[in-house]
Amino acid sequence: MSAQPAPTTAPDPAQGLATPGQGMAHDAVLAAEALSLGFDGRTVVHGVDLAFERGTVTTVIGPNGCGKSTLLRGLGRLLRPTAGRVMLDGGDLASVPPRAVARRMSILPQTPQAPAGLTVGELVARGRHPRQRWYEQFSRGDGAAVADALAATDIAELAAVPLEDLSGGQRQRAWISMTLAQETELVLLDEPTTYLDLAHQVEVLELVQRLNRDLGRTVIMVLHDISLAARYSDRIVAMRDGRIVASGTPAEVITPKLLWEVFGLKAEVITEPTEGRPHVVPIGGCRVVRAVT
Ligand SMILES: Nc1ncnc2c1ncn2[C@@H]1O[C@H](COP(=O)(O)OP(=O)(O)OP(=O)(O)O)[C@@H](O)[C@H]1O
Repeated sequence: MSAQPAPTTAPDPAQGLATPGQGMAHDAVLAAEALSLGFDGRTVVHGVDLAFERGTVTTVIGPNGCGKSTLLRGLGRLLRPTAGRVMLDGGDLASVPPRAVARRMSILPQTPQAPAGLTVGELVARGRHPRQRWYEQFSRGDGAAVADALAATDIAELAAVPLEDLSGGQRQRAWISMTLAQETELVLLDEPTTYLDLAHQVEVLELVQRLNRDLGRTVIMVLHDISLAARYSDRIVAMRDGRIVASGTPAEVITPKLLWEVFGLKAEVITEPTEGRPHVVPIGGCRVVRAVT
């Protein structure tokens, strides 16, 4: 498959994602082709076809344990496919050197780990590692990128504080800040709003929106709040049992029927007044959708 050229005009979000089985979208920067992922001989993600168009925000939704994080880890090359492949700019991601991958995409896992005693500033500076060579000092450009990332997540005043002394929400913002400092075109975020109060959730998602709109970053994230996902995404991918059930614009995907089929949730979907996006109103009565077994 040949490399995709950079777009000459702003991408049309409505053209963003191929539906399962349709292959790659026109300007897919990242794509899963018949991608299967699993652990210890057990398949968790089953033959997924998806294409993520350059310059769009896509959010993966689905019940606990359906394989969202596993899919994101596969897309970010933290997990090796058991079948199929991930394509970056039309080339097999498996054949791109790790450092080159880290210059193209940053990934924030669900439960990132850091060594004890590491300060916020040190953590965020680690985001610059893929951009530095072993013989180079931390440059002025690196310093500026770290300062920008700290400011964007509103934690500049915490730079000298060890991570373990932060609240859950502050720590989450520090990790997002590290991801930003990496300055990659592709940003993969697994539940970036975990631990955050509603104001900080909105703040993080507005930051994601700015990264996308102002800097042209392509964002793929996992969120549990479906209404926030609808509000801040161009495309929604709904998963259940390790398979893609639906993909498309928020209005196309987020319907009462889908919410029942995927989450076992009885809900109405209204249109929120500011941007006309779907908004989920649970109406009670649900069946719990079990994880993949
Ligand atoms: N490292 C692992 N080793 C073995 N099994 C795993 C591992 N990570 C995930 N799984 C299993 O894969 C399945 C899918 O997990 P995954 O974390 O991808 O789901 P998820 O949709 O992201 O869930 P949640 O919404 O709860 O975060 C689960 O059954 C889980 O137990």
